[in-house]
Amino acid sequence: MSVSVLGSGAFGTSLAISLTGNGSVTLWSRDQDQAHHMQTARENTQRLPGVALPADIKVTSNIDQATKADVLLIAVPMQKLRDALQAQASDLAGKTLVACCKGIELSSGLGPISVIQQTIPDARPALLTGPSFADDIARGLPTALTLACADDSLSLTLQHDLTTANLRLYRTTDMIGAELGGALKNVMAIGCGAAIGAGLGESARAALMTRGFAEMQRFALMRGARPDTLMGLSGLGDLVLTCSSELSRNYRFGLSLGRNIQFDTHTTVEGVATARAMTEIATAEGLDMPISTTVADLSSGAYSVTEAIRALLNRPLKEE
Ligand SMILES: NC(=O)C1=CN([C@@H]2O[C@H](COP(=O)(O)OP(=O)(O)OC[C@H]3O[C@@H](n4cnc5c(N)ncnc54)[C@H](O)[C@@H]3O)[C@@H](O)[C@H]2O)C=CC1
Ligand SMILES: O=C(CO)COP(=O)(O)O
Repeated sequence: MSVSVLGSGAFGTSLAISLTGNGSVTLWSRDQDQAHHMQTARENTQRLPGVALPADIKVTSNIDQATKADVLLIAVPMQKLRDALQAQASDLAGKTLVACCKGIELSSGLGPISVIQQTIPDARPALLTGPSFADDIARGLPTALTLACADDSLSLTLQHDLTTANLRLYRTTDMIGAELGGALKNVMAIGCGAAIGAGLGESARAALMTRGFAEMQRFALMRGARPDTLMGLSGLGDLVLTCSSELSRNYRFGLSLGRNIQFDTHTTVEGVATARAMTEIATAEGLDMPISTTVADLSSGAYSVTEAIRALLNRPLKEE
């Protein structure tokens, strides 16, 4: 089996490192200078510093070379996915494309699988998602992920080809549920970070995680997800990880909101755009999503943390 990872950020690089024992692995960067630097330094100093790239990984900025592989993992931020696919559309036609991003596209309200289906209609799409920090994967720490794919036979092949000694893949055919769990947990992580950053305490975080999970389920079921998918790695599992660790960029962004300090604008924080997308869809569908709406307002600067908490606590009392 040969795999190429398109997108040499933290996650793409960590997956390439993890997959090296499974066959031929190519890591593609759109940036020729970055590819050259990684090839010679054997490290992604920009996005995954401190972890060596195994000698077997081929690093390239040549897309023709990268797209020769049997399986292509697409590891770019959600809001860049459509551009990335369109730019290479002819090379990607008919390929097995495994999206590795978490989010809802702001311009369309779609998740990664639907964006692949729209841009490369004859591709064979799948999604890799679940609780996993790039750093943990790259260091070979044990990690379990969900592989979502509607085609059973392709799913079995991918599960086999992408499982490694420390990366254990579970299959599901529920692509909607898997992509929404991964997208929506980032929104809740921003909210939890903001609560902790503002000194509101662990009880407030537990309340936000639980009520946030209720919103995730409501939203995902409305879009056709299966309830059990949300209870699995791609939903609850990733919610727990991301809302409770400072390794999460979404959580750290929330912390900075709570502490009222600047956050590096070059850092990928998927939950910001997804909170807006989610809020727009929920409003159109008449769905009650108070935490997501509040996170969207907090992230855009429309609300302070104090105003956000007051608004959430003053909502009408109801059954759980
Ligand atoms: N970092 C992590 O621990 C994890 C990240 N993810 C997901 O993986 C996705 C990517 O995240 P990271 O790799 O962490 O982000 P990152 O910010 O480290 O890297 C993003 C990469 O995408 C590339 N890129 C951006 N636009 C592009 C385009 N149009 N064409 C080609 N390449 C493009 C950038 O050059 C950069 O190398 C996100 O959706 C994230 O939620 C999922 C699990 C874990
Ligand atoms: O998705 C992740 C963990 O599963 C990574 O989270 P962040 O994007 O918040 O860093």
